[in-house]
Amino acid sequence: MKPQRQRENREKIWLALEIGNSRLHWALFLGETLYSAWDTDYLPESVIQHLAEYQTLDDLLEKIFLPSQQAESLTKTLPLCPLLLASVVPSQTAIWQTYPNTCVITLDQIPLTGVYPTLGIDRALALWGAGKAWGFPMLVIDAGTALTFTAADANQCLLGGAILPGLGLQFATLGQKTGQLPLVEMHNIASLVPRFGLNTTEAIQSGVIYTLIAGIKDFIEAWWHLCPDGKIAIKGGDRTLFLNYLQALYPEIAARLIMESNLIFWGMREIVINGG
Ligand SMILES: Nc1ncnc2c1ncn2[C@@H]1O[C@H](COP(=O)(O)OP(=O)(O)O)[C@@H](O)[C@H]1O
Ligand SMILES: CC(C)(COP(=O)(O)O)[C@@H](O)C(=O)NCCC(=O)O
Ligand SMILES: [K+]
Repeated sequence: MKPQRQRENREKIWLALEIGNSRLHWALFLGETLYSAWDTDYLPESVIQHLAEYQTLDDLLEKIFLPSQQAESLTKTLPLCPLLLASVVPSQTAIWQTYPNTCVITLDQIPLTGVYPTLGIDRALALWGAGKAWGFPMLVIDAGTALTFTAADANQCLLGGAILPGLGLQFATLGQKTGQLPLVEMHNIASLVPRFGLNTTEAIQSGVIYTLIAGIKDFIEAWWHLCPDGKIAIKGGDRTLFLNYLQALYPEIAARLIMESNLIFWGMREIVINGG
């Protein structure tokens, strides 16, 4: 415990928060080192409004649900821990700005060129983080609430991308917008579902999953056509499921994918450390 304490005294402690459309993604940094990363649900506004009152980082972390055993050695540190925020949910951005030490990341802080003004900050940061870690050209696939593809060329210039409803959203839409289709749960789809379903649930699972995988494969092939040595990184809550399916159906594609849940935090770290 002691070396950890000494280290934390030397290095600046800061929190990174990415607000997605389903949940919050957190990272605790000691200087340049990502100490811990975790996900939580959205927090009640009343909790957020009182976060600044906590005197120790432990108290604060308890409120934002960092699994307590990991935070054991981080007691009695600075009040008002800096919070670096990247959000694609404007109503949530507004609530989190009530915490006094919040710094909101904006597109102009990311040195990618060729971006358009409404590009999602999560897409830009993940692309920047991935490119800085593994090199450009880079394609990032984000298997989140939405499924997104975002690419940059060797000159770190945005090539563009695509946005479609993600896995959970596709099941939810069918369940909510039809008269007699059930809401299909996400469990039981980790291993290959039958291609030709013999009941309604199997038919929905097959339709959604196999067309999503076919779409991902098609975008990847188009990407390699454009940039034969282009790298691909995949992130987001459904990344493991998609990777498992790709491994089973198209192992040569799966073998070239970099799976990394923390791409956005690598992007944020670049901005904190190098100003981009
Ligand atoms: N505990 C969880 N809560 C919510 N979504 C989850 C969870 N675990 C896996 N997922 C999957 O993650 C997807 C959302 O991805 P995520 O990257 O968390 O979204 P976002 O960044 O858009 O908030 C959902 O489609 C869901 O299938
Ligand atoms: C496409 C997104 C909704 C993805 O959000 P997520 O699924 O990760 O919560 C988000 O990046 C966004 O709101 N983008 C703005 C539009 C654009 O990127 O062109
Ligand atoms: K995201």
